[in-house]
Amino acid sequence: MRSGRAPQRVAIAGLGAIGKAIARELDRGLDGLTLGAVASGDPEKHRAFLDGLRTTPPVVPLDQLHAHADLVIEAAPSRLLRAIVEPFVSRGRTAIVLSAAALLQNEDLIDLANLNGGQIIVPTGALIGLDAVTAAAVGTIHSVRMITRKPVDGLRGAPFIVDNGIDLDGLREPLKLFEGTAREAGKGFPANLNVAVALSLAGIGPDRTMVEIWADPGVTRNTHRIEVDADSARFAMTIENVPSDNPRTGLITPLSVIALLRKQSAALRVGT
Ligand SMILES: NC(=O)C1=CN([C@@H]2O[C@H](COP(=O)(O)OP(=O)(O)OC[C@H]3O[C@@H](n4cnc5c(N)ncnc54)[C@H](O)[C@@H]3O)[C@@H](O)[C@H]2O)C=CC1
Ligand SMILES: O=C([O-])CC(=O)C(=O)O
Repeated sequence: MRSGRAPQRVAIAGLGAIGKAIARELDRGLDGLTLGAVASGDPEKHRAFLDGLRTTPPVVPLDQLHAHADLVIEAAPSRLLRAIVEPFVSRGRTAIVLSAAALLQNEDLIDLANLNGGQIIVPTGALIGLDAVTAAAVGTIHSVRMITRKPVDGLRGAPFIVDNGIDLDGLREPLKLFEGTAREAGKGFPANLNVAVALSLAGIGPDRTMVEIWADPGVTRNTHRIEVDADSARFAMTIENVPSDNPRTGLITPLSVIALLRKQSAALRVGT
């Protein structure tokens, strides 16, 4: 650990594809950080995983995490966002939020963090280029567009698909499911399009960031392309995410959080 710094205690809410990978890394040892506690929807299901860690963390209900940690990582179903984030930011602490789409229904949490000296961090997660987007947003961004292509398994169960009775079985050609704003994409695909909302929060907001979503039987990876036109630069970038155990979630997502945690105490920070 860097000299003179007390270790930060980290809590993880949700032990799914993202939470487990981060818990493993914290247990192996991340400079200046300890795993203070975890919360799980089904602690018994995760008993073997938790017992396999070098140091088994306390498993506590969501509303007790704040007693064990300075910082919480929200990696749970999006409906739990408020219950996880509020106890931390209201105490002037930090919440790292993966369910970014749910922030749009809970924007007052940002005001609460502001009022109490807390912070909500939305990591780059499964996306790419948020460093360049935040830099461009210091100047003037004219437009931001994102095109997402996912295998059918990465989209199943999304409210937009269920509500519109869209049948994805037997799809042979790419099908454009949705075209609209990031705000609408977040509502229609809350567990599949957090990246669109993260992009919008980095740039020109959820009502001006435009999104296309395709179900594509020709791809095996969750693929996101962003196109940005600004007064400082024009850029386009594509990321092809290998799905994790959860087909909706790219393997890179927890790595993005681990990289962010490493930056917290690093003597050298690279990137915006
Ligand atoms: N920002 C980004 O780039 C990305 C965000 N996500 C989002 O991150 C969140 C987590 O994703 P995954 O780990 O893939 O989901 P997952 O479904 O694999 O894991 C969620 C976990 O939360 C647990 N859980 C349920 N109720 C709980 C409760 N009351 N207390 C504590 N835990 C509870 C479940 O048991 C499950 O293990 C989701 O909202 C997902 O949409 C996913 C991928 C990328
Ligand atoms: O946006 C999300 O929540 C997840 C995603 O697309 C990916 O993992 O590629």
